Amino acid sequence: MDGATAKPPLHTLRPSRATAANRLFAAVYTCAIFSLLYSHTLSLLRSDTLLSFSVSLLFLLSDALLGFMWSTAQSFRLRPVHRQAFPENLPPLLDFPAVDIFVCTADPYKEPPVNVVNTALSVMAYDYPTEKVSVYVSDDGGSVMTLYAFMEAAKFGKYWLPFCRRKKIVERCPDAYFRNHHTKCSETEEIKMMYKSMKGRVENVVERGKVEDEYITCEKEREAFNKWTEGFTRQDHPTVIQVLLDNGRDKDIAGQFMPNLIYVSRQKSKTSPHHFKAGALNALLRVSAIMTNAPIILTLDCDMYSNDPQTPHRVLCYFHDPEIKSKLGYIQFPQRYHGLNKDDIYASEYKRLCICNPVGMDGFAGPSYMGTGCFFSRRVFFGGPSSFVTPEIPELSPAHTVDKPTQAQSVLALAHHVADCKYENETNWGSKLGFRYGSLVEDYYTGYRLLCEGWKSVFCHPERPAFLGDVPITLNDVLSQNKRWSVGLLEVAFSKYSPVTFGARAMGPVMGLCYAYLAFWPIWSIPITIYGFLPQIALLNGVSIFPKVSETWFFLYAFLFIGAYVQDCLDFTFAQGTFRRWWSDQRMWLIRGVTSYLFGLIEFVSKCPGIATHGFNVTSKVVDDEQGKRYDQGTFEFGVHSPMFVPLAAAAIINLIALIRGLIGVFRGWNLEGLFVQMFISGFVVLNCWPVYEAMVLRSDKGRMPTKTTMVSIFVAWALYAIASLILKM
Ligand SMILES: O=c1ccn([C@@H]2O[C@H](COP(=O)(O)OP(=O)(O)O[C@H]3O[C@H](CO)[C@@H](O)[C@H](O)[C@H]3O)[C@@H](O)[C@H]2O)c(=O)[nH]1
Ligand SMILES: [Mn+2]
Repeated sequence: MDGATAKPPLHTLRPSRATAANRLFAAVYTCAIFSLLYSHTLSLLRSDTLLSFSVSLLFLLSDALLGFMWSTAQSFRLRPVHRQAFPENLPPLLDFPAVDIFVCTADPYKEPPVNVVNTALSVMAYDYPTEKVSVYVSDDGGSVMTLYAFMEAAKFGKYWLPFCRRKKIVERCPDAYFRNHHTKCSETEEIKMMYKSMKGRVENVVERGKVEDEYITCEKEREAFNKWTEGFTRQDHPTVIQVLLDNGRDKDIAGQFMPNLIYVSRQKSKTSPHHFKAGALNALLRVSAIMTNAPIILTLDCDMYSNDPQTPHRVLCYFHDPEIKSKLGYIQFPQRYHGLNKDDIYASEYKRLCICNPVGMDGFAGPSYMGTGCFFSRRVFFGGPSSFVTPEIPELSPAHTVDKPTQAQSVLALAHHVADCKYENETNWGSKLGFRYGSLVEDYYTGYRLLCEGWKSVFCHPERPAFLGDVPITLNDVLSQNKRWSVGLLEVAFSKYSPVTFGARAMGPVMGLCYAYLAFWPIWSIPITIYGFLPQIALLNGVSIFPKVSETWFFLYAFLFIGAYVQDCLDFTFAQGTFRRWWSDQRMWLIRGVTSYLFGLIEFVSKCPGIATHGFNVTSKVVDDEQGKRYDQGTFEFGVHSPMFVPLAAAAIINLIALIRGLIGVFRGWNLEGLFVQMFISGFVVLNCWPVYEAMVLRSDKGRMPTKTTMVSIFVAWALYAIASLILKM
């Protein structure tokens, strides 16, 4: 290539240096796994009692599942790549494509409207031609409070946007900006006051549960609020579409046009399924098609605000590249979070899911869609790159140009029509068009189906996080969220689109395995639960079930354990994690194993025939002051009784007692050699369960383990022990 005429690159791709080492280790480790399975099979065949047969069978099952999950995880290590984008190399006279931004919210009490507004403002203030930006808010909560909040945001935005532009502010989410910057500049003070007073009004309205007369400033607003008539409920109401800012009409205080800001609450009726977030996004896809039909779409959760106004430029580095553009379906940014405590006790960072795995998939077809922080080409929602699926009406087609103003009568009428709850009946929406239905993790499932259709995706992971979101701060919220994901993932794993069959055929075996890693995520619960109880109960009875320290098989166990843990730790720390955060991460993996994965699996299996559908329990983003304080200090928050805490607490109790019993036994002459592995496992679990013991006995704050949960757990632990002892004595 001629250096002088070569254009500077828009983006580069560098294979990770760890690739060769990863592959070598994978080969060795595979042999080790097969040897272990071989040894289990041998002891299964040689077992002479029912007891030893059952134990061998359980170990064979656990280790086979662990081996399977391990093999799926290797797919991410075969060809990890790191990308870099160079927005500064974009052509100076670029014709910027329009962008439609979707912000989803579903519950004004769990997702405070003032936070949703902050997210919207942060993207309205992108460094991007404002006439090309449209922000659509989907309100599945159908709440007048949210609409009110956005009316206020529209007014405040007229000050905020020019302020950000003039001061070249990078943090364009007002709340984050005022939280992190303290200046004495009078202009900043003034706008801060304005923000505070808006926030106060919105919070007042939420507290009172309705918009009082004093807050309504004009006839147009009153008209909008009048749509909330007597029978208007969250589950049953007509469509509300309100254009709050019109980029052809409304200007900010500096005289520049504002971006579009459009509030949409799709029609709901108790008799029509609404498909949760996927349904909301499809309604927005259609409404936006009628009103603006931008070729690029950004989807955001209501808590994921923009942390970098240059993000759309980064995205254009890929969408603008003629070499990849025809097949490029979406560009995913990692989910990053603000407000994590130092050691990230709940491992909410999900470093593996959000960063390591996408980097691994990017070397093949590309990362999965993570629900938020993702820029799509609108075209992906209408069939594969070379097989267009025509929507029912021509106005919805991605090629259609909108030639009427957003507020034209005919445009509004059609927009209302496509937001109708019966609109999707007998159409391809949710199956071949738009976001896909059928799983509670609509993001994972939709991305998966798109890649199966032949689209490619890109993982864009800049140094400065492009978006920042909230994390749940109580253990119960964390585990409930995780349980929802577990159910949703299993819905994909055991469907006709399972990644191990359909996925592997459509995208090749490696991508199939990548997707299988997540789809089968909850089955970690089986080996974790078995290893969390079986060796300990045997230990309590003085029965040895692992090889002696002097036997060769012992070294195999040692290698498998240390190998997996060291590799995991290295992966984590190489991805800019600290050792203590890694410790939290592996601890949460164990905790999830006996709680959310297990309950998700049970819930999925027990409802399998598919009559009752599983609900989408929205994660709370409200922070109680005391809980927030405890979270910041790194204390686990139990607080409420939850059935999920029971197996966790029971495991903690059994492991502690088993360890103590083992130690006493060894002093009294038990054979340490034969019991060492069991004692080691108990000791390891005890170390991990420290916060559980604290919560049960040492703490007195409101976040401690409720006495009821402790009692139930003691009973369960005792019952398990009693049953096992009976069996052993038979
Ligand atoms: O009926 C619904 C339910 C939820 N949401 C919105 O979906 C988003 C995600 O909900 P949240 O409760 O925050 O779920 P999380 O588990 O935190 O979200 C992760 O997992 C979801 C799938 O389970 C993905 O949709 C999200 O993008 C991903 O961040 C929020 O903006 C909600 O307002 C709706 O619009 N309608
Ligand atoms: Mn969330």
